[in-house]
Amino acid sequence: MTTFNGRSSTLSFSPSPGLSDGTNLIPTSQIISLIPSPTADGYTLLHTHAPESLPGLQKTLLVAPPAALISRYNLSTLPPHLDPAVVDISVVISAGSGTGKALAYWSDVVQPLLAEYGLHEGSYIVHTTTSADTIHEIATEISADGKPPQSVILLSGDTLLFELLNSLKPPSLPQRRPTVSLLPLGTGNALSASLSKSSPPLSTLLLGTPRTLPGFKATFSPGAHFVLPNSTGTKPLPPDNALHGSVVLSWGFHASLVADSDTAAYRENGSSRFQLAARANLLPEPHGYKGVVSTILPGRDIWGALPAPTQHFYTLATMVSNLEETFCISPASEPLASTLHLVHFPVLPPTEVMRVMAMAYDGGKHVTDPQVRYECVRGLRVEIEEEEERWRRVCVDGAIVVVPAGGRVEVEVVPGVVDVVYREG
Ligand SMILES: Nc1ncnc2c1ncn2[C@@H]1O[C@H](COP(=O)(O)OP(=O)(O)OP(=O)(O)O)[C@@H](O)[C@H]1O
Repeated sequence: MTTFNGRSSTLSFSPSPGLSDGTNLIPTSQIISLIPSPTADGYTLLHTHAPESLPGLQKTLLVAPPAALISRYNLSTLPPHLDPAVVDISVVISAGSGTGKALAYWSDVVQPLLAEYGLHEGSYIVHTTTSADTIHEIATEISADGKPPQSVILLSGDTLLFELLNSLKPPSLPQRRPTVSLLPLGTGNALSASLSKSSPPLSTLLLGTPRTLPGFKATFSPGAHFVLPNSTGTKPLPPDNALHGSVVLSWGFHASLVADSDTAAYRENGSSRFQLAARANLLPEPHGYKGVVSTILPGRDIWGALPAPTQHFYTLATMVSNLEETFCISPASEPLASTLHLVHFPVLPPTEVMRVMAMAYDGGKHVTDPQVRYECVRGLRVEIEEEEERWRRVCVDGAIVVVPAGGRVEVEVVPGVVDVVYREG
């Protein structure tokens, strides 16, 4: 007897005789899909286990599962974005993403999952990143003229997607946008955390459909440049000094802690690296970031500078609700909506900063705090008046750009350049 309530967080089942033993509970976050098996009324449930228990793809046979389970998860043939007769499929494994688990996740979970549906190597090309330039080479290849529609499965963090967005040649027609499936293996996984609240990423990969991924364009003053992780060097921006993002642009505390935490030592701590770097950034006292922050509000055409203060601490514009699974920076941001939200607060005592941050980890309650400015904006401009380079760092989707002294960055929402596979709740 199997019971399933789509709204509950677990599938509970007592397997039919001879199929398995004991009573099991499978959280819906671990369910991927159902494949009808050749026997009457029989289905194979594909699912995962919590990483700390059994690794890899799991299969459980079910007899006569409830209709609600079948209608939500049944999949007998692959969707067009995974059909090699319709699209060229590339798998990109960001070898060093997060805590370095992407390769094992591919071979233990994703590869066997695709094989269950008859998709084997040869039907797709696997690229494992070997340098910071790998994604640029892949992007150049898949956006070359005359190619069939392209489908890319990314096992990575947000930064690799950002690099893909900025390396693709603009498509001649909107319908030629590549389709991207996100399997989050990075540190924050903001985009995936914001899009997969109702459907876990593996289930979305199989059962979702492509939708336009909204984006923003950030235009920097000439002379702005990337700084590479671990302070290993710099890299120029594209000739037009513009970058495409889909997640976040920030200046101040958030950008500093993302930049400071991008070292091998911090990365060993997984997503805690942000909190550890946050604490370090509050000592000996929070820095008041000097500059002018201006916005254009929806329906308006003129820029307006934020009223006092002139020393800012947290200045962040985002298109997503969550920067991590539990860090809800913009509760009003809907999945795939073309909206930009500003989160801003002035320099505060360290205990106040920690209190505001804790509210963000508590479902996004910080936006109700009187010290926090939270609003939907059409555009954001930051003119930075800092001498020292470390206070001029801007975070764009995890990448760090240094703005020249006296320089600025301006952000606006633009049409998306890729589709992303998404599944409604
Ligand atoms: N073998 C490699 N050598 C050097 N750099 C690499 C290599 N593989 C990937 N990279 C680079 O490392 C970064 C990895 O980004 P990715 O988004 O996948 O993970 P992450 O940075 O851990 O995630 P997050 O963006 O959530 O922090 C990218 O800039 C990518 O180009």
